Amino acid sequence: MTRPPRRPGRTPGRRHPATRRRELDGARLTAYDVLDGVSSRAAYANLLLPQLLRERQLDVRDAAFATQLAYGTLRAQGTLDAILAGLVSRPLGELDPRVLDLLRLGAYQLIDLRVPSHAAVDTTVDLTRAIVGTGASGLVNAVLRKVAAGGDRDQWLSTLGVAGEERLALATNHPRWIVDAWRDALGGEGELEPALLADDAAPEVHLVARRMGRDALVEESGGEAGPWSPFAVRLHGGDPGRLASVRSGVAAVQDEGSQVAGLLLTRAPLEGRDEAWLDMCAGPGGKAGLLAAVRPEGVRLTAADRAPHRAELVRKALAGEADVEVLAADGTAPPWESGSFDRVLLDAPCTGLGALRRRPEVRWRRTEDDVPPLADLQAELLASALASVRVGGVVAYVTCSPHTAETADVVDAAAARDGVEVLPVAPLFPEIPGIERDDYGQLWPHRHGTDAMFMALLRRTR
Ligand SMILES: C[S@@+](CC[C@H](N)C(=O)[O-])C[C@H]1O[C@@H](n2cnc3c(N)ncnc32)[C@H](O)[C@@H]1O
Repeated sequence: MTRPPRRPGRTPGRRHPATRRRELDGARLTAYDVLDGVSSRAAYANLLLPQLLRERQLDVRDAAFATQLAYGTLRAQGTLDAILAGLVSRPLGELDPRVLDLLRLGAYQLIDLRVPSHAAVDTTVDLTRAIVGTGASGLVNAVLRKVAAGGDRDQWLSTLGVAGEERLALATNHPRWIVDAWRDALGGEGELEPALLADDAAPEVHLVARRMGRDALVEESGGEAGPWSPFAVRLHGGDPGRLASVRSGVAAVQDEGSQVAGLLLTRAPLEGRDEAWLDMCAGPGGKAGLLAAVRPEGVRLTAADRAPHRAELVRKALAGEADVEVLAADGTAPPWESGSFDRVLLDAPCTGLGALRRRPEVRWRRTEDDVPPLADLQAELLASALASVRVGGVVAYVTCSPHTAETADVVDAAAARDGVEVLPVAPLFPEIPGIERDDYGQLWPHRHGTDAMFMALLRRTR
């Protein structure tokens, strides 16, 4: 019978495990705990890390180092595993998952941060001894010494003998299938490397001034006005949670690309009635919050989400707004009458391949097999969005993925049906260069400093 791996805190030893954990390097232990949460409980690093930083009250320097270690190790997992696989006699999947996470954490420091090998190896061996036990620390010590001897990432990529797109994938921390998807969406090799590099860089925090002037938010935050959305402020550092306007909800954290995608709905030309808007997949309420703030007087906003807990988050995001209705409703079987709305935003559930900068582990969790069922759901939701809008009304279709199967293919198929007309996106955003993707819109991290948001605009003509 195989024994389940021992969990932290159950390791026998002379000192109590909690004492041993207290003696460890706080930043590295916190980074390890994030890796462990991601691999053993499918936690999201962008939620778990801030929680641990708050609980442990690391000072600013240690918090920054823990963040760099956790996010960097998660992003680099594909490359780290390619290196480690050649240095461990068993398949990596057969290692105690805690040991694998510790090896990744140590190897990342060696190949990417160039932490002196004695510091990277010794601290990881200490962590291993405290978390897993003395037996495993010998293996970690031996493997990490070999990683250190192999040099930095470039030297390792040469040693691995990878070339072409395989090398690009490992150099930019993307799985191969995502490299292929980005190449396809970009229409070729030209911008592929800068796009993938920008997609791997830590993003700036963007704020949206929802119910306050942008200038006041610039002043309060010390940030800079965003170039594309009239409501955006870009922060170059600092914790947005400290800002009074974010705490009170008159401003919020929102990628500038998401703001542009929400604003697309408001820019579409419309003849006749314009008083009922629908955000069909609204949770957690980022775009609904912006739409509620910018809609003309007299417009009623309905915001729906299939998941009741997400609808609850929308309710919170819209607290204090008049003339809004929040529904827990499935957009594919909606409770509203067909033709009820003048404008519909469909911010469809998607793979999230355009927002990998914020969710470092997602690139390794997602697989190609996730795409077809999502594309089917997107097509079904888009048909329902078109039925929900009145004749002459508009639907904005948005995804935070540039994958062609989730974007242009879905909209092309809907537009091929009678009674649907495509409205070109780029003329509605003359201030944003390089946004056109045929008649659709596409933002890119390397061109626009935003997530890779896709957007299309359709009018129902019959
Ligand atoms: C990309 S997110 C929306 C983000 C949101 N617009 C914002 O800006 O905060 C997609 C949302 O679609 C919801 N969803 C998935 N399937 C749905 C369905 N059949 N009907 C309605 N909502 C659905 C998910 O629960 C998720 O909250």
